[in-house]
Amino acid sequence: MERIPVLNVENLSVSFSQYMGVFRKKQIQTIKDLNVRLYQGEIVAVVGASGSGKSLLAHAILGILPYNASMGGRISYCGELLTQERVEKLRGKEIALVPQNVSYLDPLMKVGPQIRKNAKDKLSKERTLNTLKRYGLTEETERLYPFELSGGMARRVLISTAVQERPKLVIADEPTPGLDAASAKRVMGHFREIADDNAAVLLITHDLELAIETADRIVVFYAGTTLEEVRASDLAEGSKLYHPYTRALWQAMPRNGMHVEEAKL
Ligand SMILES: Nc1ncnc2c1ncn2[C@@H]1O[C@H](COP(=O)(O)OP(=O)(O)OP(=O)(O)O)[C@@H](O)[C@H]1O
Ligand code: NI
Repeated sequence: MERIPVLNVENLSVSFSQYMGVFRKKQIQTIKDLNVRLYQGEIVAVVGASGSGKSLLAHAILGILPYNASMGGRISYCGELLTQERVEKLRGKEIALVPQNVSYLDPLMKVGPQIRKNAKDKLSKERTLNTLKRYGLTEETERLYPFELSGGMARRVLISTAVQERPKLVIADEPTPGLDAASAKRVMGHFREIADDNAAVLLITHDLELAIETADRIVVFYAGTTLEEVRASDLAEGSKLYHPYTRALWQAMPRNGMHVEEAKL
């Protein structure tokens, strides 16, 4: 029996219409022929340069593309087409985003209510405290406003908010900027736990080293399209890399001597 992927993105394309002058409208294609598949219990990293369309992929899955974007291809969730209507029902529950930017937190809302999406029942409150504890945050964190949090705490609050409802699919868009190596590692450990809890995690990052350490599979993304998919263990050795861009990314990693010149393809 074939396993059904939690998420299956097939031939995704995203383009924007932009006005050139007053009357001429131009279509700019930013993502083309993108394929990603995720199964329960695994972490798949999408690695690519800035501007390659990683966040757009996340937003396409979550049904939050900007109004001037149009999308082609097919996204399915647990074997069924993920329509706009369906994703709106699942978003924030079965499908959760850990956003790229800490500014996604509501600055005027205390952490506790934010994590439980303003639910006031006892169970939700209890769950919030458990989640905080799980991520090494004290009970007092509940009563803090976002501006009172350090960078690392804010990141953990974003993750807490995402996992409160025990999602089956977590999309993490660059969850580690601003964190030191030890904190970044801890955050990655949290994603592994989430995956072990039978969720699928899509980890978006430009940090190949972090991806190798954390993910099961790595999808290399360049100029809006999938270049190659590799097992993290193969990438760690650097042996089975076919595409020159992937090889360049790999060579640019600190442990491989940072041959930056070659990475600037
Ligand atoms: N609303 C928009 N209108 C036109 N172009 C857009 C819009 N939003 C994004 N783009 C373009 O889409 C491309 C991909 O953007 P995206 O944010 O997905 O990149 P990214 O890979 O997440 O980069 P980063 O690593 O910097 O976060 C960019 O070149 C950007 O200019
Ligand atoms: Ni991005």
